[in-house]
Amino acid sequence: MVLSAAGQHLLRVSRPGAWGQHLLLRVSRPGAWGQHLLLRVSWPGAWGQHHLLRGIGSVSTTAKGFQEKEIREKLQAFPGGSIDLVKQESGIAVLTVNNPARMNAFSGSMMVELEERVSQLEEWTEGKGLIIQGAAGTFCSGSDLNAVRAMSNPQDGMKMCMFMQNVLIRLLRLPLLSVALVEGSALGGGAELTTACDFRLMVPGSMIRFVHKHMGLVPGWGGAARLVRIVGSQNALKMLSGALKVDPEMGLQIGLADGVLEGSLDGSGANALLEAEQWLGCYTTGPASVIRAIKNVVVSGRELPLDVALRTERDVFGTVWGGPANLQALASKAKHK
Ligand SMILES: CCC(=O)SCCNC(=O)CCNC(=O)[C@H](O)C(C)(C)COP(=O)(O)OP(=O)(O)OC[C@H]1O[C@@H](n2cnc3c(N)ncnc32)[C@H](O)[C@@H]1OP(=O)(O)O
Repeated sequence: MVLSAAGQHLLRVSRPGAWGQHLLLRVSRPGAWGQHLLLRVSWPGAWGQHHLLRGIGSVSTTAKGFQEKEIREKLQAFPGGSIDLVKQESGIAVLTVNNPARMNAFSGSMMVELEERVSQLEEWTEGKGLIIQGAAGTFCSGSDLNAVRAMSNPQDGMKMCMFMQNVLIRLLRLPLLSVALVEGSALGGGAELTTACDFRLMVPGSMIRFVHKHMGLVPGWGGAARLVRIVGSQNALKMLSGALKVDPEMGLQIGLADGVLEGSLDGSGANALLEAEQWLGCYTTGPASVIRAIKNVVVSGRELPLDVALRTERDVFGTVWGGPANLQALASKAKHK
């Protein structure tokens, strides 16, 4: 066992097996929240050919273990809105944050529904892409302030934070290419949600804004950690400390936005969704097995130490080498001019 500088106990256990996989146990004891004990189990490669990357999913005792029922019950006490999922024949699913009366703010029940939709997407083996949008022409205004007020004690706040961190990291690690389609505003937790997607597309007039500072907060759904990785620490620091309004132009400039769409012609959002589907279609063309493998090697490259990422890449490679798409390409003597 190794005690890290941050006071975390790191335990590395070698597991004998074909690929010499490792079981990494991280036990952290966050100071101010001493009553919580987080357990993270990473076991890349231990999931067989179809679930390789699930192994690096963060599993905390609060969000997925014995306290999950308690958290879910607590969140369900704040109902309203819905999270709607449509899985399409094209292999691209559309997830809609639907609470327009509150600018698509996340009620407690919507947080629980988001977890259920992520579970459904984890089981969707034919999927290649995912678009996340808000209903009625705006993305999401973060957590529902009515729920926030009612849960403003530290214990409840911490539970919600752990629940959402866990859901959003599972969302980001899905073997699907994911896009946040930002119309209107993505504020607070809504801005954090955009960082749990691989790509962000913005329409003219839209903005992504981490308003946490103005609420006396910092991001807690994992948004800061992901933002630093997307735009770098300098830009992240400016965005968080200035609660900057990031419009499409600035989004492109700092690498937060991956594209700017023309946007909705009639305010229904239909045109923007069509454009986003076309944009994503350029990357999801091809067999699901290959697209999903691409996402998996990128996630492992981003999140795992190099030696483990290389091993995971080898395992993922093994799932496509000699597979139908590979054999078909060889037979067709494909040229790449
Ligand atoms: C994880 C940490 C967090 O996410 S903390 C939450 C961060 N978000 C916020 O503070 C958003 C606060 N809301 C706003 O700034 C504005 O409402 C925005 C979204 C810019 C929209 O402004 P505007 O177009 O003028 O509409 P409005 O203010 O009249 O809002 C329409 C109705 O929606 C509601 N609403 C909006 N956001 C939330 C929210 N986060 N939670 C609960 N309700 C929200 C407004 O209260 C308003 O409701 P009502 O029509 O007055 O009943």
